[in-house]
Amino acid sequence: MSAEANATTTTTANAPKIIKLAEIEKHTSRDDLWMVINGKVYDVTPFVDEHPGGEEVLVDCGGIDATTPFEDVGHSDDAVEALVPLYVGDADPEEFKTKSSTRSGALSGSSESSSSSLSFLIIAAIVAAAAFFYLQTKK
Ligand code: HEM
Repeated sequence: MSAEANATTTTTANAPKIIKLAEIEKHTSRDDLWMVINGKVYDVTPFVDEHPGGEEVLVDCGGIDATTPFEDVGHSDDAVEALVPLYVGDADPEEFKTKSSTRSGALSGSSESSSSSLSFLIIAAIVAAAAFFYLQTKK
């Protein structure tokens, strides 16, 4: 038994394993299926046959961030608990920025103001077009 091997094992056991998007994207078949929910990576393969919502919806979410479809269904606490044994590691936070992160909150502030000025421009264009057509038909 080498001390080096021991040290490696201890480090891996304590820190959550960070999994890159490139790795997650490799597992998209019903026999090897991973997905990301709330920033965590799950190996859903053993659950495919058990899923009350059927296997197709799960396979459709293979290799991607399935947080939104998972939450949109309104899954019960039982469903959330079923995730626990399927956990394999954390999605790389640089690649998967979850909705709950404070960083995306800060970003949404700036995107909100740019989208409201875009709405203003669209409305102004519609009003201008309406005025133009009104004046044309009056002639
Ligand atoms: C590994 C992740 C998932 C687990 C552990 C899981 C678990 C469950 C469980 C336990 C139920 C029964 C109802 C409940 O307790 O809420 C359920 C129902 C359902 N799930 Fe999932 N689910 C997962 C992912 C998904 C995804 C990604 C979708 C995509 C849309 C989905 C769609 C559905 C649907 C549509 C139902 C309702 C089935 C019905 O009532 O007819 N599930 N799921």
